[in-house]
Amino acid sequence: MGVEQQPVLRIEGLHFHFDTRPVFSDFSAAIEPGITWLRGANGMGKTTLLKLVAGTLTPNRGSIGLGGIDCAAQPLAYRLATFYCGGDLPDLPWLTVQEFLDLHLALYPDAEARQVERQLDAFGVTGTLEQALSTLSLGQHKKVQLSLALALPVRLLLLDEPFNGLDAAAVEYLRGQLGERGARQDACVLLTSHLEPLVEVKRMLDLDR
Ligand SMILES: Nc1ncnc2c1ncn2[C@@H]1O[C@H](COP(=O)(O)OP(=O)(O)OP(=O)(O)O)[C@@H](O)[C@H]1O
Repeated sequence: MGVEQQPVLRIEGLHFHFDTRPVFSDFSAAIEPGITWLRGANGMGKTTLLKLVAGTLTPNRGSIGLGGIDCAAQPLAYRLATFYCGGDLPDLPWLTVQEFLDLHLALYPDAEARQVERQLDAFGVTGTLEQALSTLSLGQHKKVQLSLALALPVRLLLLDEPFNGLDAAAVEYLRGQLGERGARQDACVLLTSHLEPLVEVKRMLDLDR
């Protein structure tokens, strides 16, 4: 299958369990460009689904593909097209913010450093570049991750509670950025939020149903 101009995230027959705890059993969904709100009660599997779609967890069965690129069969191409922005500290918390950003810029060869700088500036966290990641506040950490998320040339953004922990100015800025991205036909955004998201969404994927 060729690469789709308007990428659709296709999840088919997904099964996933942690040890003995089943989380997904024959779950399927098709997610089109624009913003999709992934909702569900605590523990229903929202973060797990984002990590499966990001390729950081592996399904026990089923397939995940984005715009004709299969996550399991073409892992490098798939990962270049996606970015997961969660709440966890990365595995290397002693890295400085600059080192963390450089690492990602190396992983995404089409990314432009000046786009990341522009986002860091807009979020007001340029001053943290020499700090270790482990020393950032919750909100600063979120802003650094969002700066990357918004700057990378990916077709699928996976955002876990993107507005949590942000100050009012950052919430406004993020609303504007996501609003623009949500209008694009070449990009999908899947975001979780317990409350109604502060940005217009095209559709909802409800894990409670
Ligand atoms: N590493 C893990 N090992 C075992 N079970 C896990 C692990 N991570 C999550 N779970 C379990 O998997 C289920 C789904 O968790 P997940 O974090 O995806 O839910 P969620 O919908 O994002 O919840 P919340 O709204 O509370 O953030 C829960 O029952 C949780 O206890």
